[in-house]
Amino acid sequence: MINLLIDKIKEQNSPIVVGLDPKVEFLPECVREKAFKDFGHSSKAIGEAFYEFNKGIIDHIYDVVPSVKPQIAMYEQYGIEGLIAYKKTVDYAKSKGLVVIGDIKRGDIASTAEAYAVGHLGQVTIEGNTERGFDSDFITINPYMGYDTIKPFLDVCKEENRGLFVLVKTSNPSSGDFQDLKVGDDFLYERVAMKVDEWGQEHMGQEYSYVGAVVGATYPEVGKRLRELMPKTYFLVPGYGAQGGKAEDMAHYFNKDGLGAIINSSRGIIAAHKNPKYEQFKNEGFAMASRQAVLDMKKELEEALR
Ligand SMILES: O=C(O)c1cc(=O)[nH]c(=O)n1[C@@H]1O[C@H](COP(=O)(O)O)[C@@H](O)[C@H]1O
Repeated sequence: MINLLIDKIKEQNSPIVVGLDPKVEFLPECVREKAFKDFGHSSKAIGEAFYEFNKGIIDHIYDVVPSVKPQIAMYEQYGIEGLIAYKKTVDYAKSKGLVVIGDIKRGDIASTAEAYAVGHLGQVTIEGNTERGFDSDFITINPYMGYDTIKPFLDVCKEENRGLFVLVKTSNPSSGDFQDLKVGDDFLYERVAMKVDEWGQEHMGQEYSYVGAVVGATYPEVGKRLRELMPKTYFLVPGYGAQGGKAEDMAHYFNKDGLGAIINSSRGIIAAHKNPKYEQFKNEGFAMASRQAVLDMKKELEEALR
């Protein structure tokens, strides 16, 4: 999957992930009102609306980005109807050839981690019959509990040819509370980076490992340091746009080969139709607004990485 992701990034010249993090306030009136009319003011209506919204966006971006990242919490808050929308979104994105990064941020003792891994990257066997739960290509995981909790994910990734993005330095304002603590002469995020690099050597693709790292766009100097420490690790870089990450800082996250990072934007793309800049695409044109926002982001990155 890391090879496929890289091939698609090269083919489209687009190191961009669109975050599918729907919220009711991001829904255009046409989608929201239709769902309420058909299903009442219910979680079923929200699930249907989220799926219709995502489907419209996917249809308008699948040829200009390699990947999408649905954030499971946005769906989970609506219970089973939300999770149905999550699953349908993952399946639809894959049917359009997109690489799906399931943003689930899991981590637990090994026996439980194995179940998460099987549910999101692998398959269950029921009396000889196999089924996939959520068919993502990559997932995000939290390494706080150590190697024995990572190993079940690595095992399923090897069997299934899938990958991980492990939190190393996150984009949020308090990420330094723990991640920037000193451990001997190193920062904790540096120690985690060295481990992620080591785990990745267990599962290498052609140029990069299947074990990627989450490195926030909001700390570019840290991005630069981590790039040196983990040359074979792909970076998932969230925090662009809405959280303050800027195009001119993104060069730090890439290797000399022009690869090594994929930049995520969620609200900046999916809620573009609410942005006065894309006013001509409002309401029914919501998905065109997302496409235009992707094309603008692509141009900004091209200029900054030149
Ligand atoms: O793992 C992530 O994707 C993630 C890690 C991180 O450090 N910061 C971060 O914002 N994210 C996710 O990236 C997305 C950012 O959304 P926007 O700020 O709307 O672009 C959300 O889905 C977050 O959950």
